[in-house]
Amino acid sequence: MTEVVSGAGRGRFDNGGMVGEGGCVEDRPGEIRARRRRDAVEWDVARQMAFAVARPGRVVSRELADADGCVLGTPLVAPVAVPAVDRSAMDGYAVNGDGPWRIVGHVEAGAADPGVLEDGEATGIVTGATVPRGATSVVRSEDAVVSGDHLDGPAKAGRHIRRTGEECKPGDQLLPAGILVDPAVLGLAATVGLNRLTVVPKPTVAALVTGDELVHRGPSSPGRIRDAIGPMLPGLITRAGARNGPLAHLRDDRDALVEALRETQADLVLVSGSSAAGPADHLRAVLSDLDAELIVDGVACRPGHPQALAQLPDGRLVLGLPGNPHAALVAFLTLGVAAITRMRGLTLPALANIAVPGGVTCHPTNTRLVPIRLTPQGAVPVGHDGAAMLRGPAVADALAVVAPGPSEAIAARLLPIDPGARPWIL
Ligand SMILES: Nc1nc2c(c(=O)[nH]1)N[C@H]1C(S)=C(S)[C@@H](COP(=O)(O)OP(=O)(O)OC[C@H]3O[C@@H](n4cnc5c(N)ncnc54)[C@H](O)[C@@H]3O)O[C@H]1N2
Ligand code: MOO
Repeated sequence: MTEVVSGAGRGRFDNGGMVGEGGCVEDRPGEIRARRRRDAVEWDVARQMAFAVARPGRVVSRELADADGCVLGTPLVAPVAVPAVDRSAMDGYAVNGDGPWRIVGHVEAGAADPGVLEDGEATGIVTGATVPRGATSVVRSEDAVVSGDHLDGPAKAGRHIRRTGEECKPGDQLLPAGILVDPAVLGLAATVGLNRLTVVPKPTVAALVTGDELVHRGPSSPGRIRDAIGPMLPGLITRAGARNGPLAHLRDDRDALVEALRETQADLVLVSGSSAAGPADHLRAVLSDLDAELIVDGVACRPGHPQALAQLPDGRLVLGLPGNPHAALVAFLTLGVAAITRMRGLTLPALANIAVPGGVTCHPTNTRLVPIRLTPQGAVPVGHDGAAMLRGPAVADALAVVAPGPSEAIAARLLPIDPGARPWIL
């Protein structure tokens, strides 16, 4: 794991891009601040920094129905034995001893006390029903030869009986803390009789989509760009394991962004389209207005270079997504998913390696994120991968994380396009 040194690479942030290293600038009349332009951090380091700065939510008790997708905050310990009693694993006959036997009754699924079987006796039984005391095995109905009240068939001691405590005993730890609660975990919790789980709740992620030029219905036209980021975010947020907070559209206005960031209650606030150095790109100035601490100021990757992550004084995180839609997706999958992963109480997964049989040209200094399809031969680029294009990502399985280098990469790591996908192990 890349070490992230607390404080290193952080600092108060001003409207970058207009002055050089270590310069001073007047942002607003009478407001002079020292500023240092920082280098973009390496892609892997940026991801680790986003993970490191985020904080897991406080554990809460949740009804099972509300716990799917949360993370266990404490180990899951069985309060009872499972099975609670000896149960039949088959429909057929519970028998005592070797055959033949005399059939003396029938045990229904819900029978609380199935009674006692004496040597040489059998009783009809259904799968899951409690076996009578004294039963030594169960003969499956398809193996049973019945004549009147006489039964014959193969019997082997213990056969087709699920013994008390076979799955777990009281006090057994079934799962450690930190496990994702999925449907199987919910079923297991119910099996051992729990109604609630102690979990780290899902973080809430809100979004502010900025841009005077944006329209939200119909096509782009001269002077108008159809918002392609707003429609992506709710699905990305839920797939990343977070809850959707409000999504608002803002004009390119510094004061409006300050106000919106002050008011938006969420663990993480995404701000799109304000990340670069143009006259309408207010994010960094706004972060300064709000006394935010800059955590990541640009990432050495293509696309997604101007992405930024900051922390407001009250602990909320703000992620600046570049306006180019593919770059915004890359930024969410890089810094956003890393921060959300930590907030959820999970560890940041290592990314699988894969061959790139056709080779991909490396960027000399930046990590490239290239939309690819997974094939039996390895990762195959899908094309249409410009920073403003979503045509490539829309058909891709993953982004190939291509390390900087002088020539062609023949291997890369895989960042799933669907942040809810478990990382592949190849
Ligand atoms: N002088 C510089 N210019 C730019 C730099 C830079 O470093 N110096 N970086 C470039 C890169 S890389 C990117 S990415 C963009 C990031 O721009 P912003 O985050 O400030 O966003 P805008 O300038 O508002 O928009 C850029 C581009 O994307 C379109 N856009 C914005 N929001 C949306 C949306 N919701 N849906 C669809 N398209 C959107 C916008 O209309 C612009 O065409 O800056 C480069 N420039
Ligand atoms: O890197 Mo920008 O983020 O090219 O689109």
